[in-house]
Amino acid sequence: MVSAPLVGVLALQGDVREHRAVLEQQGARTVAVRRPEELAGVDGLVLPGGESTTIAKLADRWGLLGPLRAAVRGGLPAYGSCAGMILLANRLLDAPADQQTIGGLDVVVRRNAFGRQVDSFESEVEVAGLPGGPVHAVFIRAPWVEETGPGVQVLGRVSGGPADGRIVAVRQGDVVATSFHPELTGDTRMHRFFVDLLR
Ligand SMILES: NC(=O)CC[C@H](N)C(=O)O
Repeated sequence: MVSAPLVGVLALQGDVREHRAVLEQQGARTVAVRRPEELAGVDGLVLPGGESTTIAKLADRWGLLGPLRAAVRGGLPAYGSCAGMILLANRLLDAPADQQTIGGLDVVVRRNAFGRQVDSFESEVEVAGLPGGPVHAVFIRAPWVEETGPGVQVLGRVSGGPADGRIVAVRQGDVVATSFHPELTGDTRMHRFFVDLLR
């Protein structure tokens, strides 16, 4: 039982500060992860929203991709929002052929899936396991989950509009991902859910 779990937040690019602030509000301690050594001793890992191609390239250049893969495959709980979801996917669509991922989630994720007209939008998404009504979800050039493997639980789907029914929140064991950015809305339930997994 860890009352104040230590969460490593991958800090190469993206909305690192926002994730750290919400995690700390939930009673977690956080550490910015830019080097493999900084993964030592973390109880969980958060992969922020940002630009997944940039984050993956920087992670590769800094020698972090291998250690991140090993950590997630080895059972380190992880939560990814938006670009973070892309980084956790085992397979990508609409990505550069050489785009690498950390993997760990048995899903096919389509990048920038919602298309130009709805580049960014907001919607209410019911997320399984989060009490208190739907999450106000902010999508920014967001991916969606196109296919899920047998071990993957769908936690939430878009309801209504052109993307009706699209999967935007998933979980496989202790690996969780959302297409949207709860770190930007003041709704702390997604982070609470993740921090509770680590306790
Ligand atoms: N808000 C985001 O994280 C956008 C993700 C971005 N479109 C990507 O492919 O990485």
